[in-house]
Amino acid sequence: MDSLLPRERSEPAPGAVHLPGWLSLEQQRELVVACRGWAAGPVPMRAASMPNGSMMSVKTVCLGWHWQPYRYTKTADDAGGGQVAEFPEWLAQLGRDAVTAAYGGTNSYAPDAALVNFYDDGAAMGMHQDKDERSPAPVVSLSIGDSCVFRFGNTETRNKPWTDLALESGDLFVFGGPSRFAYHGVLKTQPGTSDPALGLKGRLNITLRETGLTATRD
Ligand SMILES: O=C(O)CCC(=O)C(=O)O
Ligand SMILES: [Fe+2]
Repeated sequence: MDSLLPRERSEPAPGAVHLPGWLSLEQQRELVVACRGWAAGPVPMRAASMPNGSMMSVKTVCLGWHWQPYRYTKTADDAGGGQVAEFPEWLAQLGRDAVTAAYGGTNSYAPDAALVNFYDDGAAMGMHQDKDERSPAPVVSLSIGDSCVFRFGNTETRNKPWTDLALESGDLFVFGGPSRFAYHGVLKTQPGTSDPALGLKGRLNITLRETGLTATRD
């Protein structure tokens, strides 16, 4: 949604940077098309099952490494067993550009896994840490489509202190350094706020990560 006042860059915690409207509309449209392709296979987009048997309300497809609560594998053992799609170099470059936009300077960020999350009306994600990676490299988060209320907390507990912020279409959020393992979650999306020009109903979020894992030979 277009705000009356420009939304400003903010740093809700040390190492956590929100850059509103970082992606152009054209980049967002291209990412929607790419996500449609990834959602179609070779591994289907699916709601992951939690260890307690409940299903996430968010649907996910992965690139580079397949994630399921709480591990990474090269094959989608809980989603048909197929080989996870390749992580494209252009997406790694977008990740490096994002890290530069957040922290300045140059970087050698080399993300090798992406989680493509789709939120339909009513989907949400509870407070959690992204901690299945064996690398301290930042997480890059790109949001497209419906706005959401994103909660960014602290590294100690899933409770306060936290900051609630709106992630809107095109927004970049990077969390690294002292905030890399901070709890965070999506309280709710705001259905119907997606720009019709995107051709997307709902919300997409793409997180890029360095797993720090090495693939074993088949
Ligand atoms: O959808 C978001 O903004 C956050 C997604 C997330 O935290 C995750 O995939 O681990
Ligand atoms: Fe996360």
